Amino acid sequence: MFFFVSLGEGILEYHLRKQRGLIVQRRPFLFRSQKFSTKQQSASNFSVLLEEKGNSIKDLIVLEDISKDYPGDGVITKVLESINISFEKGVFTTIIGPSGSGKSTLLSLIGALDKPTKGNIYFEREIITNLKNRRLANFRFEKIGFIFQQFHLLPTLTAMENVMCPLFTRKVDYSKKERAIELLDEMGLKDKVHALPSQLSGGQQQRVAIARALVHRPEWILADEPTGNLDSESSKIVFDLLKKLNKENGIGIILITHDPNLAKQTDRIVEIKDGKIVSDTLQTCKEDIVGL
Ligand SMILES: Nc1ncnc2c1ncn2[C@@H]1O[C@H](COP(=O)(O)OP(=O)(O)OP(=O)(O)O)[C@@H](O)[C@H]1O
Repeated sequence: MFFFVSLGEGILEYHLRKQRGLIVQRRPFLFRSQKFSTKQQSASNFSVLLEEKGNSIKDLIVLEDISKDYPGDGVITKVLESINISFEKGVFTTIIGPSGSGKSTLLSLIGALDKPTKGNIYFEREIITNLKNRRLANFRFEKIGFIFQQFHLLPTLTAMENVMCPLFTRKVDYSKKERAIELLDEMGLKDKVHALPSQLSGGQQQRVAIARALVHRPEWILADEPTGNLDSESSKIVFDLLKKLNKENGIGIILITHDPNLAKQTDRIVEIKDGKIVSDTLQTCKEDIVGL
């Protein structure tokens, strides 16, 4: 009985999300790493599909044969090697792996904070790898909200001003102040709008950082260990907020965590070791629901 109720809810939720345009792709993860047997294949596969399918693959981030090296003291450190993977909007993905395995490096490439040594990154069909700095900044502003382990709030600004920060130099067609207050309210911080970061707990500061990440209405959130500095209660609040954003607003989330219990609660777990993807597990299969 429980099974059928859950199934019914799942289908209903799927159709609701589809109606709202939150699910756009029938077959997710077309470009997962195991689909490609050679580097050449991966590169040509995506280019061909891009031409064939056009808009229908617009909600993907695709990493095609990505490598990242860091030069230093005459030695080159190979951090990522031949990564082929895609991420779909609306899916909550966690990246796990040992310290130093390349998780943050991968996230910084996805978010165009850094450039790969080799390979292409398609962000919703646009190759971002070669974009110039100004275009990259605009692209990040349009598409991505970042959250980090350190909250990076400006200490002399109030919670509201911190949230408004990304909008200071931008023209938007809504009230920046109202948007910031609305988001702080959503984060359960209505009474902290005028508080300075030093007057907030770690969990509250991270919620301000989440509100700041959302203020420009991004379609993707990239989060690098956002709960790493928090106690278990604050960690749960922050994680639940991210889950809600994913479920209700269809925001694609890619989150790095060392916490297996958090990873287990997400749609997909990608594991990295020594700069390579060693496993890629889909935990909730939306595709199965579609196939019914
Ligand atoms: N700017 C840099 N210059 C040189 N080496 C770097 C640089 N950034 C990262 N590295 C190296 O790349 C490797 C991967 O680092 P990265 O931060 O991506 O790992 P991680 O999996 O996120 O680790 P952690 O879980 O500890 O945060 C490490 O060996 C690190 O020292």
